[in-house]
Amino acid sequence: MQNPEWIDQLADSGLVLWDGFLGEALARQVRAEVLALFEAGLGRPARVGRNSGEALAPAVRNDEIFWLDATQALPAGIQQFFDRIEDLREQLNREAFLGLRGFECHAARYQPGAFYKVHRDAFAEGSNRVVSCVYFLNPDWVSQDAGELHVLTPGSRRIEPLLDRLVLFRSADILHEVLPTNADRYTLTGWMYGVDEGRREQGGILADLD
Ligand SMILES: O=C(O)CCC(=O)C(=O)O
Ligand SMILES: [Fe+2]
Repeated sequence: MQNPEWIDQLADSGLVLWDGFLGEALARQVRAEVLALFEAGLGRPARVGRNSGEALAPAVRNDEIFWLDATQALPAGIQQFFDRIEDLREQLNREAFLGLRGFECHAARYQPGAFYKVHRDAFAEGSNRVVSCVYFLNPDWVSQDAGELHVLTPGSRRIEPLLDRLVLFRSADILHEVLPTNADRYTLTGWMYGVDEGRREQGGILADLD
């Protein structure tokens, strides 16, 4: 069977830009649900690092996040987002043998002045994040609002955080940053993860491309 186009793109360039991922009506519903989480005061300053190495680092990132627990009841629109991502994860496992075991996801709010400095979401060795998924929720974005997702590798590219746009990229390969925003900027950001031992042992297209 032919790989769907997006899987080929992820393999070839490391990044897929997918506009109209859920359709406008559902995207607006997801946005309203995410705004409600932050309006309810559930956002917490984002941290960097994992486990015992985790710390606040406002010079690196100063957004607020709320982790979404897929084992609990989620708002209906956000649940549909999770269901669609789950479809993609199953397709990747079927077509590209990535052995992706799950998906972790948080909502994020970048208020004016917020940013996230240049980073990778994973390191090739010892990391379990394989595919990063960023879903943008900003219907009225204009260029003065800034806050683009700036991808530095393989080529420099600024991605506007427009409503219903999904960006998928290989977590260990793509160097990126969130440029300072001038307006409230909302996203769902998540990671498909594999085994803790590191993806090089897993085989599949990502390992083949190194
Ligand atoms: O919001 C974005 O555009 C990307 C966020 C990001 O890079 C991250 O949370 O790791
Ligand atoms: Fe990132």
